[in-house]
Amino acid sequence: MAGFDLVMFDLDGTLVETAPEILDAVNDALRRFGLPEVNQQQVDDWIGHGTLELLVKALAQVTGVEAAVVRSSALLGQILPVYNLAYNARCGTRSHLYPQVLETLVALRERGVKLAVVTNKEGRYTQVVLDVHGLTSLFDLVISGDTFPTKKPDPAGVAHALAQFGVAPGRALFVGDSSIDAATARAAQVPVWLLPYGYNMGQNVQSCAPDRVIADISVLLDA
Ligand SMILES: O=C(O)COP(=O)(O)O
Repeated sequence: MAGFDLVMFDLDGTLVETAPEILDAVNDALRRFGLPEVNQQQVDDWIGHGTLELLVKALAQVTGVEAAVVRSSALLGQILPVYNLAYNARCGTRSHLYPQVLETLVALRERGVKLAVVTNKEGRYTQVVLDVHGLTSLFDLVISGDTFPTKKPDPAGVAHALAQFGVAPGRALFVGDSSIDAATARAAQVPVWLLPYGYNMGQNVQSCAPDRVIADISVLLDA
């Protein structure tokens, strides 16, 4: 690829459609605690700040307690291990790679482009998603939401990837699906392309003013 030496990808909504099985895992956990279920639309709109934060939002919704209070509640501590088990059991059951993902990643690697994942998903969930979809060996670097003290839109993960591979921001690209990804890339002065099919909290990706909106990631092969 002439234009980029490093491409950083968001995970949920960019490489893998994960929302259906996240919904299943959340509802598995809620049911175990006798709580009402949430729906797919809610889960789609809560994706972006991490899988743990999504559980916090779900608990806030079904209990009527503010998210800030849920975050430090005993209930969260009790439900979290159940949710982790449920997520592990559900992972791969209703998630799938978006079209062209595998082929494009393989082709980029063959061209010598460095590939990274920069996701807000916590590492333990990131790993199962990458493993179950056969993606782990395709990435030179994986940065999860809990890798550093801050997560996207803080540019620390992107800055780390640039430094690790010695790539200038203008020779890198961030590919994502949300305003969080756009803000992260901008903060690191890296160009950003967005996909329209992911999770952007109900907003059109054009409103994030990306450098490009692309139909699928195979467009990278012509860049
Ligand atoms: O898990 C999330 O909420 C977000 O994950 P993403 O950063 O890969 O979109």
